[in-house]
Amino acid sequence: MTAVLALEDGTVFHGRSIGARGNTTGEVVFNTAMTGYQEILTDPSYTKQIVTLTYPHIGNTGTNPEDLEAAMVFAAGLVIRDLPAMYSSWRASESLESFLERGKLVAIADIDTRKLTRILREKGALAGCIMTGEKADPDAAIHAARRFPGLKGMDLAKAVSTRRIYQWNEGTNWGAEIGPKPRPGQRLHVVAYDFGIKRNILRSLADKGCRMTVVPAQTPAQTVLDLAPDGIFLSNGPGDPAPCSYAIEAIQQFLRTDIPIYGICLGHQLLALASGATAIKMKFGHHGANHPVLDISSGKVLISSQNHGFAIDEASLGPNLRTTHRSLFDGSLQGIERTDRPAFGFQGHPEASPGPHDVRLGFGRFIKLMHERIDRLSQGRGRGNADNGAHDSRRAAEG
Ligand SMILES: NC(=O)CC[C@H](N)C(=O)O
Repeated sequence: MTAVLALEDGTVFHGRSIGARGNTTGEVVFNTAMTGYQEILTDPSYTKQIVTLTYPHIGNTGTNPEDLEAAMVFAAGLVIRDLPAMYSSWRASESLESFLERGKLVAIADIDTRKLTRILREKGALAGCIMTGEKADPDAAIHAARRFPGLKGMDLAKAVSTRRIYQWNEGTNWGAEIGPKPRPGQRLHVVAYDFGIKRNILRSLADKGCRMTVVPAQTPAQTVLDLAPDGIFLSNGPGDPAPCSYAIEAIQQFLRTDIPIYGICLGHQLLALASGATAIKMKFGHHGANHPVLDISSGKVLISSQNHGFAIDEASLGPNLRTTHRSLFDGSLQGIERTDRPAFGFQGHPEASPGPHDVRLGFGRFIKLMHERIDRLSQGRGRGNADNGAHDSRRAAEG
């Protein structure tokens, strides 16, 4: 079946439908990762985004149930160059085509993705529409693309978040290879805000000996403090961070305590906003698995996985925030830490999935901060368990 992809600037591409039938609109972005199409499509941060994969052969290794980052497909659409006629992997249980149909994802192949990417690089991310079927009308598709309102100002975190609180204990199948190891007999309790959380973040924390309580995006701060967390995690997620006032207010309350806070991607942006900084929409964002990032304190370069269209404006950081990482592609802000609290954030993806593991060190830093706080509390009171700490935090939050 044929399909068309139209952009808001009037460009039309003709291709072949390889997924669900129908129409889809969203912001068209390009991702340069050579692997990980399944993780990308199920990453909730891609909500309302049509993903173009620049690697030309997509689908070679089929799909499997283990590589899902969430229970369903979240991307709004998929654009690729070539779908191989056959797939092959010892882990595969299904073809990409059948996965797309089952996931109700509209997708188009046989597109000149190099030309499309050049347009997006020059003009910035554009709204687009994919329409499938012989009757798909390019003018109607352009019109639909132009009606897409854009992601700026869109609060999507609360729309994709879990509706109920749940526990998570499952680790990765490769284990925690670097950084501090769990202390024998001590399990750290992390309350993780789900703004669109990827499973591999939960797995990475479980590898480090954490038990996780995952809470909905709009959970009030006091409900979280009542769970007596050793640390609070702020997840990745779709959309613009600025309208997520419920999260920003909760984080401001946590920042009155001494509980360690770690934010990834949207969570990092929300931590910065809660500290008084501002976010900007990037031209075409960062979406890939080979982005070099400078760790300012060590001078080391970390190769990172990235997926964001907003960034924190470094010029807006107040004295309570310090820059820890910068992108070596465009100099944009990649990492922050609070100067007065055990709280830090990273713009890229320490959990990879897909991508390199250089930035996994961030999980170790979070564990270290939680251990340090537990030690401080046990020294201060002559008693040593995390619950004592939670009582202290609660008092601090009230004061
Ligand atoms: N992966 C993410 O958490 C993305 C954060 C935010 N939605 C952005 O595009 O910048």
